[in-house]
Amino acid sequence: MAPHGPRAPLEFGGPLGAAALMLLLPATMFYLLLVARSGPARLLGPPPYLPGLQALWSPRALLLCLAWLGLQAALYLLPARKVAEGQELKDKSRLQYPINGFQALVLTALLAGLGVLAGLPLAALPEMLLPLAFAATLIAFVFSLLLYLKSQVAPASALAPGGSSGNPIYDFFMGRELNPRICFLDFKYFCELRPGLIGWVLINLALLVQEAELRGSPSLAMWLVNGFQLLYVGDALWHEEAVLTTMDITHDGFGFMLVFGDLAWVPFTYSLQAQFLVHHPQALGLPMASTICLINAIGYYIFRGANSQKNTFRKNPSDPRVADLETISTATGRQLLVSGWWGMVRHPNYLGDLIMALAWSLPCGASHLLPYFYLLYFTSLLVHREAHDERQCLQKYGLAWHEYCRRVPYRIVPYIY
Ligand SMILES: NC(=O)C1=CN([C@@H]2O[C@H](COP(=O)(O)OP(=O)(O)OC[C@H]3O[C@@H](n4cnc5c(N)ncnc54)[C@H](OP(=O)(O)O)[C@@H]3O)[C@@H](O)[C@H]2O)C=CC1
Ligand SMILES: CC(C)CCC[C@@H](C)[C@H]1CC=C2C3=C(CC[C@@]21C)[C@@]1(C)CC[C@H](O)C(C)(C)[C@@H]1CC3
Repeated sequence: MAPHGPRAPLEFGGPLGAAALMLLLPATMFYLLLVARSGPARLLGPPPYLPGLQALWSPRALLLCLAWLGLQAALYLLPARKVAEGQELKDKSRLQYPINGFQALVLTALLAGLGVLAGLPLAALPEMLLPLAFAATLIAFVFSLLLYLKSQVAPASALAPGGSSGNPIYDFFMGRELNPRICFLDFKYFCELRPGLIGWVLINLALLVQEAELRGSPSLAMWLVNGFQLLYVGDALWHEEAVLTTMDITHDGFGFMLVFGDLAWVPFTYSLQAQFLVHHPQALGLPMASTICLINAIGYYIFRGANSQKNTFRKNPSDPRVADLETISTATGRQLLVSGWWGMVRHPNYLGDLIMALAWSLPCGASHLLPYFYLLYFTSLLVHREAHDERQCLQKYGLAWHEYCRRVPYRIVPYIY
């Protein structure tokens, strides 16, 4: 079992590290937004210029962000095709979650289409990225503060294992409450999948339209980036129920790190390749485009195969699709897969995700490092996540986890790592 309360080891260097990250993460996001639109687009140089407050603060952008959150919350509250139960909580209860994320994506696309037909200038959105990102950051700070205050009246059984150190800065950053919600609106589940992910593909689409207006038609590179990332977001929402078993939902508190990650970092930095392409057009031949599509397809095949295999197995180990796989028994009664995808490396889903990340950058060419930022950041995120998960699995499964590591020695990349 994971350690609780004050005994939980502090991550990210404790309160000082958390305070530094609270400044560094938004600063990095603004830096990337500025660099992407600058001529040289140098990832490792000084920022091209420092925007004044008038370039960042816009009441219209704030209203737009709030309206976006309101729209996504309304779509979340619409009748769902299914209501799923989450993992068992400390008090033995299970929370309920609507499964209507894909429906929200489709309805948002319809609304956006209607808006464009009615004269909504979608291509103007990219010009507002800086003030929108600023507004999303402000919302993230205020929302995290409200969540922190709410957690002060939450029962001890509702707290996450890692966010109750007693230090307010650290706890504000990590999040104290595991599943903060008001009635049926579960804030963490909602934020992780809806406003940020759907916002990301909407920003991508707006960049595609802007490129078409600038150059007559969208480039092949822009189509690929849009297509790949839409597939990724569509897949996440189609398999929405699977997010209920990820460690963000089952283990982590909902504090500034995740709030900012979900609401600001994902839409504004994950769309960096499309932003780059508007300002730095790339000629992409068909052979190269086909190779990149193949790389994305391989990554997706591994990512989806591994995630679905584990989810199917965790739901019902005797399901015919997984019943023949080899397993190790653990003292908890749960089993670990040691063949199939999970016999290749210990995190095959991360491997697939990383291969896709490479395919998202390749359409941007090899002249700049900036479009590869996502791949670099994502590699470090997954290495950190993998180490975190290994510690948890070792605590949970003890000797059986050692046996799994002996049988499957590589973590993410076969024969390399
Ligand atoms: N695009 C992005 O920014 C991000 C994407 N991701 C993606 O999200 C997805 C989910 O990732 P994440 O939640 O980190 O981790 P995983 O989905 O890999 O879940 C890890 C858990 O799986 C179970 N498990 C591990 N090994 C086995 C095994 N051999 N057999 C059966 N169960 C096993 C354990 O939980 P238990 O035994 O309790 O079931 C373990 O804690 C990944 O595809 C990842 O790439 C993640 C972070 C960011
Ligand atoms: C701001 C920090 C640097 C880091 C914040 C991390 C978050 C951005 C990510 C933590 C886990 C995530 C997941 C997804 C998106 C990014 C965050 C929120 C995910 C929803 C992407 C789509 C996938 O299919 C998924 C498996 C559903 C992902 C779940 C984890």
